[in-house]
Amino acid sequence: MGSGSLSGMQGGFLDRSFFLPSVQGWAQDLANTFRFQPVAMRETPRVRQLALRRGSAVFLVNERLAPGPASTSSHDFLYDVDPRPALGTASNVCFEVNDVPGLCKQLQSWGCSLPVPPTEVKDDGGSVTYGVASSIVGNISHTLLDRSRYRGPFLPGFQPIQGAPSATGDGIKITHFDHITYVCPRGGARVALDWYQRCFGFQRFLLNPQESARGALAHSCKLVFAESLSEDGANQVDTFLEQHGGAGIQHVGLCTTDIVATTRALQQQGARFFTPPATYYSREGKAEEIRGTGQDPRMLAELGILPSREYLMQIFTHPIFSEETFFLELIDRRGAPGFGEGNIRALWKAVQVYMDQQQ
Ligand SMILES: O=C(O)C(=O)Cc1ccc(O)cc1
Repeated sequence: MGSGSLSGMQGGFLDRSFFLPSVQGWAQDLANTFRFQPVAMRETPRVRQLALRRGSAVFLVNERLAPGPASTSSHDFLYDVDPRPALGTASNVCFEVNDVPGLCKQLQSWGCSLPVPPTEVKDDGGSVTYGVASSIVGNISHTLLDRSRYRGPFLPGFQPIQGAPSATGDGIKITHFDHITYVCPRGGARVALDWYQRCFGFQRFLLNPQESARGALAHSCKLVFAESLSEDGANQVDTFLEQHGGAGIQHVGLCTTDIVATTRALQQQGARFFTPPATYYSREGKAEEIRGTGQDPRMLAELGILPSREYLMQIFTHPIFSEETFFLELIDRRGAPGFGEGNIRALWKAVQVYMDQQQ
């Protein structure tokens, strides 16, 4: 079985995040399968950008409609750089900040590359300022955005989408982004952690729940850095590096207030999840442990939800692009601040079983 190493951080100013994968069809999946609501769109002869929202979680999906010359195409996508991927990737995380020019200047003085310098965009609703900085991890970039002077529904340059179906009453309870997990090359997580601490003021938190500052993590999106430690067996981390062609964003944890109802509803829409072998739930003491957290072991086993001793529950979707790269997670914290160490081991086992079946 594979094993992994994780480190985490918490951002003080990080308020909302979005990602910009560039694969056609994914917007439909997000809307139809995961029930994110299309809220705003921007279309030019060459690109389409679609914003989809559920709770406070917003994804921005970039699609290239026509090939453009490389020299001018980098400005086609508003609020982002074009990673020009040959594959499915989620490559940008947006941080809302107060002082875009100040932060950009600071980042540059530390040697960070800034593909888009501070830029103002306006429409009838007001104006926003943004810049884009390259991360030191893989193909990741960060849009730094100040929308405090903007009153419109999304961002300047985007048209609101009217008459989107209501997201209430469908059983899906997703509130916000809980965390974003990066895959780093072996030995690279420590360097990445230091970089985010220095450049963006993220604070380290420990994954062991006994040691973490309880309550301090509430509602701020965390970054998790994963690297593989073992050579043996298929695991999501090594597979990601191989199929993504290097480090990048591996998954995003969507916070849910009811993981059982949400998993069931998403399964009915066709979402596919990794489920651990049935023996995981029938192991000695496991059922008792689950009951001790107030859950029904049979229900969790039926859906494939991973419970942890810390009350936390998680479930991971299959990768959503054709490559085994980016995927989503549902996480129901019930007040638990950390991550389920045992869950990750169970997940790696489930992935290995799945990959063995694929061969
Ligand atoms: O538990 C989580 O949500 C994590 O973010 C940890 C993690 C890291 C790498 C994986 O392949 C799966 C899970």
